[in-house]
Amino acid sequence: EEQEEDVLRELRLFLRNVTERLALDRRFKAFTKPVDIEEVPDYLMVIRKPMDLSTLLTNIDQHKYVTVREFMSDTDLIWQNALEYNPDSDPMDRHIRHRACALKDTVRAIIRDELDEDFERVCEEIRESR
Ligand SMILES: O=C(C1CCC1)N1C[C@@H]2C[C@H]3C[C@@H](O)[C@@H](O)[C@]2(C1)O3
Repeated sequence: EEQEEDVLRELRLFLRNVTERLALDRRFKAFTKPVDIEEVPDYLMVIRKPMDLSTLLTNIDQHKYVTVREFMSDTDLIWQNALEYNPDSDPMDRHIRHRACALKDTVRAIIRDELDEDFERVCEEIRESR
């Protein structure tokens, strides 16, 4: 009903704010756009579910997320994919993995500090009711 749409509108505002803050962080520049398949032809053979910050924003606007948990499944893909595709000891890979871990920690810290658990519980109830 209308109150549910108000809750989901507030969820989208929160998720957009988090995503935009991540996209402004210079450490996360490599995560802002999809990996360029012309530049990395084997990427989709290794990584089955690509994800990036611009795609998160598109998903939010398409009402893909009804809970923060669903949003975090996609933010987890971003850093998990980076760790998986860039496992080597060379400096570039290590640089990417350090930033992937920073992205993981930053998202968790924002959610811990800024998401009210009662709000997420209401979102989960809406998801289960649909
Ligand atoms: O995994 C990634 C992104 C970094 C976090 C997501 N890429 C795979 C390629 C390997 C490495 C060096 C460049 O070839 C560049 O194309 C990529 C992009 O970085």
